[in-house]
Amino acid sequence: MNNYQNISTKSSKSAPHNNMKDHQSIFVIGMRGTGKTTMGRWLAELLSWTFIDLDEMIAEQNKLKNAELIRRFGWASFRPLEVAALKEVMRTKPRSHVVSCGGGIVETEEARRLLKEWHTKGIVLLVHRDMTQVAEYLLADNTRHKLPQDIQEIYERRKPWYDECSNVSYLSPRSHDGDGIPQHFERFVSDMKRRALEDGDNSS
Ligand SMILES: Nc1ncnc2c1ncn2[C@@H]1O[C@H](COP(=O)(O)OP(=O)(O)OP(=O)(O)O)[C@@H](O)[C@H]1O
Ligand SMILES: O=C(O)C1=C[C@@H](O)[C@@H](O)[C@H](O)C1
Repeated sequence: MNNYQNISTKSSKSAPHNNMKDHQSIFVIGMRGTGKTTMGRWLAELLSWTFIDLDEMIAEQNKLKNAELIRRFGWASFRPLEVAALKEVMRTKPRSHVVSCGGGIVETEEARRLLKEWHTKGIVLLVHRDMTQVAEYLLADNTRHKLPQDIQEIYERRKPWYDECSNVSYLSPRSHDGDGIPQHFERFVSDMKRRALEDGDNSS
């Protein structure tokens, strides 16, 4: 799916909102820097669910920052840790959690399979933002380790995976003013909740 709308449910896939009323956890995916953590926290707050950051979970489990993990042991060692963390969260926290995944989660076939399988239960939300802005943000950020390729090239390669692994997408507007949750995002979440109730009513 190439054209993102502000609020988009991917019509070709099974009704993703079906189980939202059963509080099935929501997985948030998207490129590094698109706003997964920001939107994930907002979503958790609006739903009164618990937010989890998969990158932070991996760092805590391994008692090393991910940048250091990757520097010492390489990307090939990091990717299986991501899949293991994803599996663990799907098993142990299947309800009432919003889980922000690392940008590279879709790099691994097993993770893609798990995310696609989740569509039968609930929502995998793709957060999308203008890539020029994202690239500017990432270039200016010296706190995180660099990705091994040009950001645009990585995005082009991952784009089909992000699409196939998600069943709902959110295009984050250019900027958000103020400290609170923007109205645009609140509307998006209300719409998801409304559809969940409608889908639930229709399927019962
Ligand atoms: N729509 C937006 N407009 C402008 N800035 C934004 C927008 N969404 C997020 N940001 C900013 O972009 C930066 C990255 O956001 P965030 O950390 O939520 O992204 P992320 O996808 O979780 O990144 P990572 O994958 O590295 O953890 C933050 O400084 C955030 O405030
Ligand atoms: O885009 C990526 O490949 C990554 C994104 C981060 O969230 C981390 O998970 C790690 O740095 C890999």
